[in-house]
Amino acid sequence: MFDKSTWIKLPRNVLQGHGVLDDLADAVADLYLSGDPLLVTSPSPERIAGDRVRAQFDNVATVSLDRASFESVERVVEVGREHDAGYLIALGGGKPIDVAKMASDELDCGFVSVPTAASHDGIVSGRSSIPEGDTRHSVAADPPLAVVADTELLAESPWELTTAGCADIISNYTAVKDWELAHRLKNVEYSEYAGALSQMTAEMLVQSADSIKPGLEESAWIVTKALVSSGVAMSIAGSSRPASGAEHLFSHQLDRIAPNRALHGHQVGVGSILTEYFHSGPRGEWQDIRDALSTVGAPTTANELGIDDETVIDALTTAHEIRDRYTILGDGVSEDAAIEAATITGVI
Ligand SMILES: NC(=O)C1=CN([C@@H]2O[C@H](COP(=O)(O)OP(=O)(O)OC[C@H]3O[C@@H](n4cnc5c(N)ncnc54)[C@H](OP(=O)(O)O)[C@@H]3O)[C@@H](O)[C@H]2O)C=CC1
Ligand SMILES: O=C(CO)COP(=O)(O)O
Ligand SMILES: [Zn+2]
Repeated sequence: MFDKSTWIKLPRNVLQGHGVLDDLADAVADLYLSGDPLLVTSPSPERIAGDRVRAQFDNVATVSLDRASFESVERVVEVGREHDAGYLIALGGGKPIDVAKMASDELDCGFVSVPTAASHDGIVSGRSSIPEGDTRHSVAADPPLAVVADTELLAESPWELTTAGCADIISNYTAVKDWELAHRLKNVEYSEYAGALSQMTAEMLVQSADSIKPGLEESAWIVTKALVSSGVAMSIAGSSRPASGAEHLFSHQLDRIAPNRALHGHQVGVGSILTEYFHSGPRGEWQDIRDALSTVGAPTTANELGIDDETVIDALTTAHEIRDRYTILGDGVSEDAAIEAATITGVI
């Protein structure tokens, strides 16, 4: 008997381009949602675009969050119930988008993602990452019903947020290699389609790397397109596997032992140089990854991340403990091997 089945959840409307923020209400109307929206945002996005969002709806409540936490999720759920919200609009970077993603799951309603930073592919995906104490929970949720990415707004955001988004995409190279490895060695389910899409997304971004420059709206266009495509790959896979391998484990471990030092995308980029070295050796493709990161202006060394060498080695030797996800790190790399990899690649 044929017993395969799949359920792929994708955003229904994706608007990307100059000034599309003003089409938000039209994009929402096209979803046939009922009820009023609750706007979930954080201080800077609220200041930059809160009024432009509210001007498009008759009755909209607002919650502004200082940080991503389970308390913030509960606060949004509470306000959502109080206002009988029909859906959530998440305006901002990963912080309000992740919180809205989780809260909409609890409220059993949809959410629309309006990114003001092209900082990582979580702005489009169905995964939420919420810090708690010295750890971080990566939770499966539904992806946004729609994404409205205004490139004019994104181009005006701090440049390092955009280079972080680029690096998150470049890291797809090693994430896919880890996924293929886990498939070969551990029989982990693998989707050729999601793997190819994720890899192609990284390749296309690298091919356009010379056009990714501060002050160019074209840059925001290229990066957002890649983030959407990477989010779709994760939706097809039904997991973050196409975009999260050992380089993400390394970054999650850095978040635990050296929190808030560097942006997620920048950490996974440096992680990708190191894990590519483990995949293909001293003459392997780690130099291509380093050069691509360097071309878009993302960090390639511990020093550029603002993290000391010992912490990088500590994170690299313990990253495999983060979660039950088989990668090139196997059951852990030795300190000597980690120091050699980080030294040869120039990370330390
Ligand atoms: N779901 C997933 O797969 C992933 C989720 N994450 C999560 O995402 C968060 C990190 O993402 P990130 O986007 O950096 O988070 P933030 O939402 O914290 O945004 C980063 C910073 O940029 C500011 N900002 C956002 N947009 C603009 C703008 N247009 N102009 C000026 N400043 C702006 C924010 O200001 P302010 O503080 O005032 O809001 C904040 O200080 C973490 O909570 C992390 O856990 C990370 C990776 C993957
Ligand atoms: O950051 C991600 C993909 O780029 C999400 O990955 P995680 O599942 O490791 O949180
Ligand atoms: Zn990521």
